[in-house]
Amino acid sequence: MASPKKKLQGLVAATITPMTEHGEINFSVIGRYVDYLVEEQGVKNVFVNGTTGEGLSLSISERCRVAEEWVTKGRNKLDQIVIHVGALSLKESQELAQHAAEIGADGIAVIAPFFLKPWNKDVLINFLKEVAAAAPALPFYYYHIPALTGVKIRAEELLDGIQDKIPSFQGLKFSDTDLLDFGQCVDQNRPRQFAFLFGVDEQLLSALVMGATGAVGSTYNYLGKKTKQMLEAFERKDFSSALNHQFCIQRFINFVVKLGFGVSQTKAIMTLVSGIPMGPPRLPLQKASREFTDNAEAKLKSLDFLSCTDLKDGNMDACS
Ligand SMILES: CC(=O)N[C@@H]([C@@H](O)[C@H](O)[C@H](O)CO)[C@@H](O)CC(=O)C(=O)O
Repeated sequence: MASPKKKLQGLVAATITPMTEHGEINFSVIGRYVDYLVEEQGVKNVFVNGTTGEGLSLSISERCRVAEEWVTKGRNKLDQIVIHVGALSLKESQELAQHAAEIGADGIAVIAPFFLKPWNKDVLINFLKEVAAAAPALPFYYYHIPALTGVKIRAEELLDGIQDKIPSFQGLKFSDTDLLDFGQCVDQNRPRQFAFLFGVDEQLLSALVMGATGAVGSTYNYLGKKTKQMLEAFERKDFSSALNHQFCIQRFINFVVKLGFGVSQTKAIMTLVSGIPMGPPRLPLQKASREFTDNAEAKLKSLDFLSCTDLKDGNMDACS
């Protein structure tokens, strides 16, 4: 059975894949990105090549190179680097899993294949099992994101007996708003010490109450410090402060969701806040508009998430 250095917990940034204006991956800024997460946001775990990282829009060799860069630049700085290796082709997924093991990643995660879909739990488990077997020493996480994969098999159902089939199974990344399903995953697996990583940032506090052991999300790239305050308040049972923090985070997310929020907008916000050029997304996504970035900036400032002194040279690239 895979034994992680330690359980994956706390905040995990779903990393962005920086790109040049010409749509090539901008590997040169990943070192700076690692330092920013650790030093400015206090986030020491990353989830690479997932939704936010446009993993499914990258070629296999690009995904390998991005994973390598994170592992190299994150060495002795980050606690855990989990690589998302899900793909439509089992062979490609296995190749990515093997590669993650070879480069010394700390874990792998896999979404359900979403074109020719598994139609029940057993079929999905069979697919995941074959991927996990390609890197048996690496902790394995199932990435549940039904709104994007269209695979609606309940996580609770999937987890039932999963370790008998996948001995390296270590946890669940749950990117869905069904707190009944999430709560039952926790409740029915209490003795098993799985990591329960919640993936809907605006609802994290509710998931903490349900037993989430950590969270993977896009906003922890730039709201990591703020979200940590909520985690700390929750930890010391100061629920009123925790709720205030969650409401404050919700005010921002609610605002950007109404403007239209996704990976493109995450890239623009992160460029603005960190000063690291994240570039445009890859097609079929479209670059966030200047109007979006201006509005997001004003909202960040009004919520005290960003002061003028935080704006570093080059941040305005996000607005061009
Ligand atoms: C659909 C989506 O992108 N969800 C985000 C959230 O962090 C999301 O951006 C946030 O909750 C705001 O809605 C993450 O769950 C995605 C994620 O972890 C990933 O990039 O793999």
